[in-house]
Amino acid sequence: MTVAALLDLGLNKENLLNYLKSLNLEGFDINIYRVYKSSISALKFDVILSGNSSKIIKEENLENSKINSSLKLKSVKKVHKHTHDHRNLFDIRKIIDDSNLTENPKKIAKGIFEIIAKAESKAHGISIEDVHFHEVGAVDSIVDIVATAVLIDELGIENIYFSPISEGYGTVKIQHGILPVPVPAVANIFSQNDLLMNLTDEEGEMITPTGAGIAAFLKAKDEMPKKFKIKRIGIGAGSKDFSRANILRVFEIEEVETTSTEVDEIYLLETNIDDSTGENLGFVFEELLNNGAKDVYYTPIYMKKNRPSYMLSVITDDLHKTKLEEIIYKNTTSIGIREQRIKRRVLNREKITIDTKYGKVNAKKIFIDESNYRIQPEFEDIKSICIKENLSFNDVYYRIISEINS
Ligand SMILES: O=C([S-])c1cc(C(=O)S)c[n+]([C@@H]2O[C@H](COP(=O)(O)O)[C@@H](O)[C@H]2O)c1
Ligand code: NI
Repeated sequence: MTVAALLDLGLNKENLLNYLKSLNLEGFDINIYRVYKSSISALKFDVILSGNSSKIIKEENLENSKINSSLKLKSVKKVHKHTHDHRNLFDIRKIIDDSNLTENPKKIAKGIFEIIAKAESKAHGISIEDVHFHEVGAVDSIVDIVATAVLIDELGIENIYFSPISEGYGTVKIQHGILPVPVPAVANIFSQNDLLMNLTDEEGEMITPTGAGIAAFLKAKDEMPKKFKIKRIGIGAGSKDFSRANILRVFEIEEVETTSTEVDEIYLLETNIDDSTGENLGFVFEELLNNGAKDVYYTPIYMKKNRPSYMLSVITDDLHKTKLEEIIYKNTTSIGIREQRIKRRVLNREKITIDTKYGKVNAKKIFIDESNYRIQPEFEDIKSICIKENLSFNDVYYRIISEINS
């Protein structure tokens, strides 16, 4: 579904197929065609396990797609029963390393397999090295994962966001028996990688370990930008039919970093700490910022029993609140956190790039009102220039500001 959705964005199919051929895997055909899922036109990407030749790339037209898709699926199931390759992580890494893929897609593909291996290792109670992939080790999963890696690399995007991933309920029959949905490997991937699941009222497996592994590796952030332009849309079709459209949508978006004049709702978490060390407090500060806090700060306070102490304040959104509270409890001596839902109003801003004596510098254009704005160069860019040019912060900062104003 991921490969189909990415291809449907308009990415280069020929390029992808050439890379897949370079995997030197025998015995698969690829079929790319359009289908309808709940009346929505979507692209389908099938890896058909066949004899010993790896080629034949067909595209069906939209009119024939319904019939074709069901025929194809039957053939996938039938051949799958007889193809049960067992490979371990080492074998898979070698297949990827020996291919013509460039470094980044190799890294992505190996990273996805590692996530799946970790989850399987927990499910079966064995070490990662001992995990012998079954379904996921078969040719189709290698192709799905490598194709995803190639297309993501081609897309060259900055961040990937996932909305909570839908899952059904019930059981699924695999070679080893009947497993509950979500299957153990999927549940482990979600728990080990902080993925968000959306349990639906549909019966059946909606997300496989391969799909979950892809999402876990690619996910950079949980929180979607509030405002964005949708540049391209790709729709990938799944094999099953549910009452809701079994599709995966990919939006290529361009973030418009303007905050509305509407009031934004956030949380202020506070706790007074009189018995943690400076090391504890420094550590938790970084942890909170690295795990989604919008801001973290300390206020020196004077507490009961004449104790000089600190109040820890954390600004967060709803999505990260529970995780941040866990971090505070885990890393400090706090035994209680106050919570306030607060409103904030922020100035409109836009991300821009400015040409300066030192090259391109990222900046924010901050609108004070409809006709007035100021430009604020990004600190990290100024810092890099200072280090590179061996200059002081003030030298670089004021030079850039005077260039902006001239
Ligand atoms: O064969 C094994 S060991 C196996 C384990 C698990 C666990 O969750 S553990 C799940 N599955 C099922 O295999 C199919 C194919 O998954 P892909 O990720 O290869 O597409 C799927 O139904 C899994 O639930 C197999
Ligand atoms: Ni098996």
